[in-house]
Amino acid sequence: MASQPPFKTNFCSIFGSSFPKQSSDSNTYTSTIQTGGLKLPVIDLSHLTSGEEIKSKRCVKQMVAAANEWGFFQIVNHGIPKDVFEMMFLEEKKLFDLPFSAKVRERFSDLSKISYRWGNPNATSPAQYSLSEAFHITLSEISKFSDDRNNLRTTVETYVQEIARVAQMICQVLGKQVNVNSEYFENICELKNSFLRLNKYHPRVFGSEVFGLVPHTDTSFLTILSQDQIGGLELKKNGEWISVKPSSEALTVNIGDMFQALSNGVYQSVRHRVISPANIERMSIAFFVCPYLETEIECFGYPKKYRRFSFREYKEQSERDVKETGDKVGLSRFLI
Ligand SMILES: O=C(O)CCC(=O)C(=O)O
Ligand SMILES: [Fe+2]
Repeated sequence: MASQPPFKTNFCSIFGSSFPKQSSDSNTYTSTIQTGGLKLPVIDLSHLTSGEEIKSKRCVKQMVAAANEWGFFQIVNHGIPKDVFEMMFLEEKKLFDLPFSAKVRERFSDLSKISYRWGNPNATSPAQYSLSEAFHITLSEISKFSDDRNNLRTTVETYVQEIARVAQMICQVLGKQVNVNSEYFENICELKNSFLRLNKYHPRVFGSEVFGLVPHTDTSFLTILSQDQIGGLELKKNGEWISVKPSSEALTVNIGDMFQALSNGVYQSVRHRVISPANIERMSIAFFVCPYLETEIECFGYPKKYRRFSFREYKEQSERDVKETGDKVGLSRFLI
């Protein structure tokens, strides 16, 4: 039984049968540039815990500069064992390999609280359609996976424990530099508020107008991405799309909307997108650090750029905007 969603049929039913022509030119995304001259900062996390003050201070400085200038950076020597990623990618593959009908079944009974998404039912133009599928796993619900998902549960638990430790450390380091006290993230970004998004990208079947994942910013405080070696992630810097080279040693970290608001715009939540791979599948795992729904987000810094809002208000507004326009408006709605 086929595991792949019926992208073509779905796309045609939304936009009619005239989907953009498949182009053989692999360089159709003309705005994309390689990182050649501009290099995404790579931060050696072991310097933070080395006990050597000079190294540690330099590391903090690099991270703050990256969050400010790029909104993105890569981390190496994060201390997470390789097999934690291998196991997680294996479980991810097993999930995506399920028959499509099982993935969309109304009550995905043996995978309660995992939501499955594909394409983009709200797309109003081909450029808003995503040629990918994703599982959202709410971490407060992992204990409820049924017993026949034991492997998935223990793998996710191990993975998030490791990744959350690194995420907390980065949040605290970046928070401290904008006067957010170290308990802030421990108190409001408990593991149960965070979630995982498992992404699978399919080889290009439409023209270059259709993305693997449409340009967006993340709603989280911080996102940590683990990806295979295929590549395709791009971020926007100075009006240009820049590709992020995958590395087996590095995790990619990006600032989300909540951290941009909290830092009063010092850290940037930068738009990013995924280009569909040419003739191969790609998988990634994103871990999103999120607060409680009722947490009020207030800027640290003066004059305040954004009005106070709750995470729930932000999410609901974003969901309404996506439904109405196919795209999230985001933080600009909350500017003072
Ligand atoms: O798969 C990627 O490279 C990026 C995923 C992403 O941006 C997301 O899940 O929000
Ligand atoms: Fe993202």
